[in-house]
Amino acid sequence: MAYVRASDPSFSKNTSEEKSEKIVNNIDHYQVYLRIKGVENLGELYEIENDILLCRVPTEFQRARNLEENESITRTFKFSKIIDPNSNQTKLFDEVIKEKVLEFINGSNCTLMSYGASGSGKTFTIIGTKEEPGIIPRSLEYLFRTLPTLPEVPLIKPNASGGISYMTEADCLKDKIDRQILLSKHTNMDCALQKQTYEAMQERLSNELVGLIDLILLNFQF
Ligand SMILES: Nc1ncnc2c1ncn2[C@@H]1O[C@H](COP(=O)(O)OP(=O)(O)OP(=O)(O)O)[C@@H](O)[C@H]1O
Repeated sequence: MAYVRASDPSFSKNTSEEKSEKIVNNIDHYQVYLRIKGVENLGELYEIENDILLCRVPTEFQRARNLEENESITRTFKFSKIIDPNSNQTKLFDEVIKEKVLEFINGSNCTLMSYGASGSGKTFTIIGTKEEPGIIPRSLEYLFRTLPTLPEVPLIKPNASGGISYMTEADCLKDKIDRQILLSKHTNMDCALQKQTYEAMQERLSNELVGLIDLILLNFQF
């Protein structure tokens, strides 16, 4: 899972010190997180140490590479953060995503992408299930529960050329009416299953602390 702002766990035999330095230098650009799909035991092949994943190449592959019988190869991959394999969706959101949504509310652009082998858990992490909603439904809940609590609605909006346009109060009102028309059309569309799924996610999230309460907990200043 990559969040644009930090570092690249490039395939390398470098020492952890060298990698750490690289991370610090790139910290403002992108961040790369590792989520390992719910495993009880990483086994003998993997070990996690301070957000570094150590992968030991199995002996059979060492032979295939003409290495000595006992010569071991360990690859190190440094991540901005390795998420505890036992973390659930709530913990992942609270520890990694929530602050990005806050940054977004404060005007930073954010892009999140997930990357991994088929079946590794990209859809589960990003969208989730009714019972365990993922990043998108949680972020939307967070946004829509937080925005109404902000004292001022910004009089700006993105325009087609990638910049921002300043709006008058009348423009804002027109925008609001346009949005309501659009949303009412959407409700009439034949998307019962998606609607049902999203409502179930919302229901599930209604018991969780998001929005204003979190802002207070984080001592956020308006
Ligand atoms: N962290 C996790 N905990 C529990 N179950 C998980 C986790 N991650 C994924 N799964 C389960 O593993 C299965 C595969 O996950 P998912 O569909 O998200 O993979 P994917 O990376 O999106 O695959 P593809 O690229 O093939 O679409 C699903 O049944 C999902 O519920």
